[in-house]
Amino acid sequence: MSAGAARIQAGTDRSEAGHVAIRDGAIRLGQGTAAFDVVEAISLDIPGRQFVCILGPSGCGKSTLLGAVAGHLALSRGSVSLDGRAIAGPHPDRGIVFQQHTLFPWLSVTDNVAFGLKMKGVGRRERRERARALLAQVGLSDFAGRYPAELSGGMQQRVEIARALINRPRILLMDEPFGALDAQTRLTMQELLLDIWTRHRTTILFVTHDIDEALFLADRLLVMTPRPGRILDDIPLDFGRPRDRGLITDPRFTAIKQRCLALLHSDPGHVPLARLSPIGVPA
Ligand SMILES: Nc1ncnc2c1ncn2[C@@H]1O[C@H](COP(=O)(O)OP(=O)(O)OP(=O)(O)O)[C@@H](O)[C@H]1O
Repeated sequence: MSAGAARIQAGTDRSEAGHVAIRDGAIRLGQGTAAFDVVEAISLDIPGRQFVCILGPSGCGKSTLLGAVAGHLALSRGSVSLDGRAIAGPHPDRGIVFQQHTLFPWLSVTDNVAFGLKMKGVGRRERRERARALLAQVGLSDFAGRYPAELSGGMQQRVEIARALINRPRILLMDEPFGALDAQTRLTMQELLLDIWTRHRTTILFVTHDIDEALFLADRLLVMTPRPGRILDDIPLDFGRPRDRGLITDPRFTAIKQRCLALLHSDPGHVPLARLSPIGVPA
């Protein structure tokens, strides 16, 4: 076996890292007669470095599915693995960014970003150097000594991204990370995320309600059914990169957007129309 093949087999080759495999995954929540299936029959392969968005009606189990990949909850049937290893609990090789920040209010921006390294026993000097480098990448060098409460929502999310990346994760799990931001900040954050992803090239699994956001960001779009959530459609987004905002008027973009709207409208009772992006949504 070549050295490269051995590294891949050992899961240590970063260029091949971040492959998620789900086989016939189902998640059942609740107890006794109150138990219900949240997602079912999920079979997926997400190759390393792919940027995947998940779109689906409210309550269809998107966050729950992300939680299973994070290791926060177990599948009730099937299997989920990262680079061939079964996911059995949370691990720093899976970075998570939620809609609301989870920063420690008593720590400075630098110490929040460096926190994961401190937990790993990395020395103070290296922690601060790596935190500074990441803060520069997310455009927050001038805010390194500030505290979370002194930052805007967009800046807090930048810190969250830096904090997740400092552990050099194989995958970033992002649950509506820009959902609470105003429209302009959201667009800026999308561009920042693509820039960061180009540098770090982790796999990204990104939940959103915004079709435009999904189409602008992802290599691939998974559309889910209402609960119990299944994969209704798996759409490649071959728009090329780098992405440009002009993409929104590209006929291929519009065609896929129409397809997504039709899929989501196939069960009107479950479509969170108010939460879809208003840009170009047909009447
Ligand atoms: N810990 C829990 N216990 C019981 N029910 C739960 C739990 N977590 C989620 N649920 C329920 O599971 C279903 C799926 O929730 P989930 O948050 O995964 O959906 P979602 O697609 O992410 O929704 P949204 O788009 O509104 O955020 C919902 O009906 C929710 O109320």
